[in-house]
Amino acid sequence: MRSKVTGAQRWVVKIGSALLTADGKGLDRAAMGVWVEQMVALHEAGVELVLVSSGAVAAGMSRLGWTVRPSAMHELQAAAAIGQMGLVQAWESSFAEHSRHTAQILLTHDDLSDRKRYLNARSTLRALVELGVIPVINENDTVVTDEIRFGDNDTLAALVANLVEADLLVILTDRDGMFDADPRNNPDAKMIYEARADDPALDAVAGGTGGALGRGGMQTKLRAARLAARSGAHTIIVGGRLERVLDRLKAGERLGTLLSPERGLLAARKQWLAGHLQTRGTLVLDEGAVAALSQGHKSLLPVGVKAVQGGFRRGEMVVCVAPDGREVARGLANYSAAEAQKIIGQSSDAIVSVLGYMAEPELVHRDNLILV
Ligand SMILES: Nc1ncnc2c1ncn2[C@@H]1O[C@H](COP(=O)(O)OP(=O)(O)O)[C@@H](O)[C@H]1O
Ligand SMILES: N[C@@H](CCC(=O)OP(=O)(O)O)C(=O)O
Repeated sequence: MRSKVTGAQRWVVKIGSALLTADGKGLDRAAMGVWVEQMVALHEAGVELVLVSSGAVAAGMSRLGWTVRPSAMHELQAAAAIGQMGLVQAWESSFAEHSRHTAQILLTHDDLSDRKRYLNARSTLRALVELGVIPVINENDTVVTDEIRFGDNDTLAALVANLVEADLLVILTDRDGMFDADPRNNPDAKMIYEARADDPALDAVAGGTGGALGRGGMQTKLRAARLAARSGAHTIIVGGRLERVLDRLKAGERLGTLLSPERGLLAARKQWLAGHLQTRGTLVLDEGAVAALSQGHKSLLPVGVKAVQGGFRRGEMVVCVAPDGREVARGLANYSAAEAQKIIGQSSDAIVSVLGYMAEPELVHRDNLILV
């Protein structure tokens, strides 16, 4: 019996392209219908649901009669624009058979990394969930550019789990769960039923640097579980083709791989930081500052910083690294890179005389700092 699953009140369910499109052959409406029935049953049992659905590119390709995935960005984006229509139509009509409304939400990285947009997306999603509507989320493929793509919907689903403070992220995939080696190359591979998301042993299992483990499909799922864990969510990686998979999970059956968070819910602001993927610069700390942050959970003062790299502005995200380059934290800088350059190595009392004003005595306040 898995009490963390059976007791979860808010689920984010992510369904990947391969599952949704019957391995690329158009949308698998029959499979979608069966998942919808189960999601409706969950909904009736009081579970709040958010669906993250891939499949726009694959569905668009199938509508256009393309058999080979294009590599040109504009063709991919065109396929996604065409396919997204069919995708949401299929979800909408399937949920409508059970008198449930759906809502389409297309997100880009900027929507989740900009504080204002993040808060907006959060309150809209919350409003939809409270109205009993099932949000259907995908990446806004037609407008994103290379640098800001989530790249895969596992990451997007994890950031959505942070956004709505979900208890559970369910990643439906084409394998029964995460195995201790890629099952395609290792027929004896055994499934992992439970693990802590932060267990470093999982890195090797999910691909690591070996390169022998195929598409690395589990790597993005493991990363997603770790991101989701930061806001306290459990993640299940499980076979989407297993019969009545969602019903059985809700009933407490030990299916798939359950990855648990190492600690409880972080403050909402810190969740936002955790999901804030784009950083604008780097601060190189001295050993004393590394210890103050890592062990003392203190703020970062200018005196403990040895070097400033990048061109960040006040309020932007920076990476804090140890003298050997190891990342120790990320956080929002209280000063721009140019200002930081002038005040590093000095006591906070000197800030006014150096800059002519003082915003804050800390370079990064501990409330805006997330340890890595
Ligand atoms: N340790 C592992 N356990 C299970 N599957 C693995 C593992 N390492 C790599 N994989 C591969 O990951 C694939 C799933 O990822 P992916 O193709 O990205 O799916 P999706 O479209 O559902 O996101 C599996 O088909 C499997 O071959
Ligand atoms: N946003 C894209 C999906 C991105 C993607 O590859 O996702 P996935 O199949 O879940 O790894 C689409 O709808 O086609």
